[in-house]
Amino acid sequence: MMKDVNFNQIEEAVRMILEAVGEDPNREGLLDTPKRVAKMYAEVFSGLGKNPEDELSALFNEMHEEVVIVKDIPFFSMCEHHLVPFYGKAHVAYIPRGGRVTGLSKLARVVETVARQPQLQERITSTIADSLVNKIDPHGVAVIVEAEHMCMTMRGVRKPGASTITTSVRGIYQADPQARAEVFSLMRG
Ligand SMILES: Nc1nc2c(ncn2[C@@H]2O[C@H](COP(=O)(O)OP(=O)(O)OP(=O)(O)O)[C@@H](O)[C@H]2O)c(=O)[nH]1
Ligand SMILES: [Zn+2]
Repeated sequence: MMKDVNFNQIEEAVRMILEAVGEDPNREGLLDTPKRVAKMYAEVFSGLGKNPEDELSALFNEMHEEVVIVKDIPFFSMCEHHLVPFYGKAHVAYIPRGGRVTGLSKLARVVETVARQPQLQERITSTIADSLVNKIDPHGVAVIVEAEHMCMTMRGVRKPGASTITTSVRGIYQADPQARAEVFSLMRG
């Protein structure tokens, strides 16, 4: 179930912010801005109220019990501390169990749903891994997320180019260091 976004409330809030920073929300260039911002938030937070596990709908009965990796999945999210973007790439790997193979695009859809809400990079990473575990119970899951946080580039500590890497591993990749090293090298290669 998707949550309803209250467009009027966002518009009102944006007008208040513009006023508060000393702008005139009634000047011509800003007249439609609250509306545009409301639309923008509805889009970038469209993952709110959705269960990412529901994205893993397409299941194919295919006996492939070896790793499947979709890498370089681009994503955009909003850091929940500053509400500015962080963005980068997610790499998702899993070893299907019992013939439960999911559609490749569904892995990217999980990333999308998880990213489109106020987030932390760590939580994006672990939620992707847990969604796969809960829905298709694979032998193992490994997720790597690499991102640049605009709250560290355009403001604050101001370190453009600094990138943050987070990982989550489940199942065999948690238990077996060699399997983990192997999948990480495939994912990052
Ligand atoms: N762990 C984690 N931290 C994040 C993420 N996104 C932003 N942050 C950090 O959240 C922290 C918030 O720190 P605060 O001291 O409360 O806020 P602040 O005064 O704006 O901090 P500065 O960014 O250092 O100016 C900062 O260190 C950010 O870099 C994230 O995805 N994961
Ligand atoms: Zn931040």
